[in-house]
Amino acid sequence: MRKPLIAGNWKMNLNHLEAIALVQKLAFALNDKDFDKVEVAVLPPYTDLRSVQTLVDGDKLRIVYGAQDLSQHDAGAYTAEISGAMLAKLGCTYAVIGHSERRQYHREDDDLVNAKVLAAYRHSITPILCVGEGLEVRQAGGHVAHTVGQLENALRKIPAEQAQSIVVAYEPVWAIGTGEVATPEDAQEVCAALRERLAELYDTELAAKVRILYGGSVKSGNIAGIMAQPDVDGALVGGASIDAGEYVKICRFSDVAG
Ligand SMILES: O=C(CO)COP(=O)(O)O
Repeated sequence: MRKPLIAGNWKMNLNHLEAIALVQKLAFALNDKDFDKVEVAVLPPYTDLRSVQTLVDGDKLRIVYGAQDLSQHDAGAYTAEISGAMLAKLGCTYAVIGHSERRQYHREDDDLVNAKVLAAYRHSITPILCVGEGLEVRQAGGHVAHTVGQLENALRKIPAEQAQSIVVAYEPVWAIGTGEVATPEDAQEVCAALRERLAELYDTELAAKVRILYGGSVKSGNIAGIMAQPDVDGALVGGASIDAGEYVKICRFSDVAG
């Protein structure tokens, strides 16, 4: 059985003091019953990671955390880059790789995304690999081919022992930060196709293990429908993840405060 994962991509929001306050609020509201049902992750900016680590370790919280990116290099003269080794040392479980904002604003292509997936595995960090089509591709009906192609390219030279732990996030670019959420059926169509391609690239057993998330304008009001889809195993949440009350409801797959 795949344990659902709700991961909060804070993007470039919250300094380290605000990060501590938010994680404390989440820890206060969520209980063991919640954590038994769902894995809850936060993905703060790099500058917050040490503070989040200290809090999580000190209070033995069940919240896990990771970074929003990493370098494809392990060390050296790469000014301002952050290596997988550094993230591993800070206790990061995850690193987001290939987010559409990185692809769009920093010209990250499939080759770089693949190199970053390889780098993450070198340091035992689990990639949250983002894939998804833009509006024009969707309108032309090419969304499945485009997204599955991104997956295939990102997994080049990744053996099954590693690929089995990957998290894939389907994030249609037109649904990110727009309030334009994909319908649960849209999400299911692409997530099912991604799983099918994983079965072709590896085998059905591996494909059945991999968690595939949906991301794009996820809120407490639409999470239940998304989670009801058989091939959707959680959500990568942007804007709503920096609002503690809203994020807690999303972690419970419900817009009802519990
Ligand atoms: O990009 C996203 C998560 O990585 C989604 O962002 P929003 O939830 O703000 O649409």
